[in-house]
Amino acid sequence: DPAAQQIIMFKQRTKGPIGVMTTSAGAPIDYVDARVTLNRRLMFNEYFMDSLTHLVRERIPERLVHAKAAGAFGYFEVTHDITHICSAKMFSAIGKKTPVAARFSPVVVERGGIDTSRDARGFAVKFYTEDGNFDMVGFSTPMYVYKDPLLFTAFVRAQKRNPATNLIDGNMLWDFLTLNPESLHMFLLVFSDRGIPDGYRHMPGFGIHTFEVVNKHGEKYFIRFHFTPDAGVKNLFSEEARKIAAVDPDYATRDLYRAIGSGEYPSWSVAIQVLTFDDVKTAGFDVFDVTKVLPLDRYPLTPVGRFVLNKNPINYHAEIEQLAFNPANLVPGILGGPDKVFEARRLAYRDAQYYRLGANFNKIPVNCPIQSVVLAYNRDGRPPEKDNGRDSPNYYPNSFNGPVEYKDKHRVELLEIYQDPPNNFEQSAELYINEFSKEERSRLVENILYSLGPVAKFLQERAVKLFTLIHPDLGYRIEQGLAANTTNSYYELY
Ligand code: HEM
Repeated sequence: DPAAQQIIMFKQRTKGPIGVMTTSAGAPIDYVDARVTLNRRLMFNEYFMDSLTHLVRERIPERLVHAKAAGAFGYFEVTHDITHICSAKMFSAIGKKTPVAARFSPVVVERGGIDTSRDARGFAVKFYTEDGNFDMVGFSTPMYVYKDPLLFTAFVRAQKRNPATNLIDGNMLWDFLTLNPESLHMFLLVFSDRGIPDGYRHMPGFGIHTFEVVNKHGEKYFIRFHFTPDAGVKNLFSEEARKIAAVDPDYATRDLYRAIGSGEYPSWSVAIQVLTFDDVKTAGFDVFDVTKVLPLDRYPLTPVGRFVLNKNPINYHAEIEQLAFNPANLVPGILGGPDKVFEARRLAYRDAQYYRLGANFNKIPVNCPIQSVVLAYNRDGRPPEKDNGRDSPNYYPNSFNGPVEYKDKHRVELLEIYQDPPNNFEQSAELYINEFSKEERSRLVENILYSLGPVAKFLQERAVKLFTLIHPDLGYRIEQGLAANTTNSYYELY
């Protein structure tokens, strides 16, 4: 078991000690002598000074959301030609491989929390392309919570701890959900069987936003990314998940590490839904609305490639904790999403990473483009600065052979769109009636009741009204369940 045996395998791999231990400044440590601390000055004990002062500085801020995660490395391989849709170099030829880093993470779970919690999951992939990094920062659900980016702070706080009690508080969550009913579309999935993936290897991923892309002639297309696990989608029922949580809160992290370490490389088939400009105009609904899905019968999947994870991190903190995803990391050919949530995300991640990792977060090795050369005019700041641009000019334009501009042959502007207030109840009803089986609908109701049971009556009433609007059967069953009051969950949000 590579996860349980990692340190033993390290010993087996190395013939003996890998060297003499030193201080951070490289001075060799006479440990036997350093251990004589009584009646000697600790100030002069460099081992003590170096290790103690480093230890208290070891923590960096955990991510505000998506704090707990597992990650790995691998490649994306093109299996089908989509150059007529998108000119990004990573799609340029069948068989072409692009290195990737991936990070999977529940949304609200704190860093030491439980992997089998009911929650959506982040599905973030960094493609190290020849034109710089392209980050697809998606979810395990094909839709998102709201389309008004102003709701981000409320959404996060409502699910985090109550400021007075320091407890997770169902009243706050249900207040948010019922004040912002568009969130119920995604939350129907979260409360359904799909709310607790059975490890990350069996979890699908979605880019959610409808990305604007261009082909080499400068023609626009609009695509949504889908990643489908080749090992099949598998989820856990609530009971199973709770049992696992009691014995192994790191279940999904362990499973991913173990699988990759044993050579069972997880893989996903990558496909896109494709819309033309005309499709966008004639869709009859806002195809850029992240709270909605694009119906698969109208916009079927076009296969693109395969995404394989075949390498565990060597050092979690260096390679996964410090991974910095940003939806604004786009490459020629992929213009991004024209919607407001995407626009907000362009600021949010950068800002979070300045705070979390510092001004030079893109110079942390795992964030460096590895297939292209960086010739930015930025200089200095807190380390790591790498070579800091060496002796080349640090301003642009200049007359001294600094890096020159790139000429985009088919410059295309990101579309500017006008968005209506969200309205996804039709899709929520569709999900409830047509996508969930009879048994799944019953489990959905049970899971909702488990979370909604202990909250304030007025919030329950608001929820029943909204569930009734989605579908009378759903509203009725929730109402009846609440009246029977058979459920109680004070410890978990959902
Ligand atoms: C379609 C909508 C969204 C999706 C799919 C999404 C997905 C994700 C994922 C996967 C991560 C974890 C990245 C990692 O592994 O490091 C993340 C982190 C984060 N998200 Fe989002 N998110 C969405 C919307 C938003 C919005 C609207 C905002 C703010 C306006 C936001 C702000 C953040 C922040 C601040 C982080 C932490 C970044 C860090 O500390 O490095 N997200 N999101």
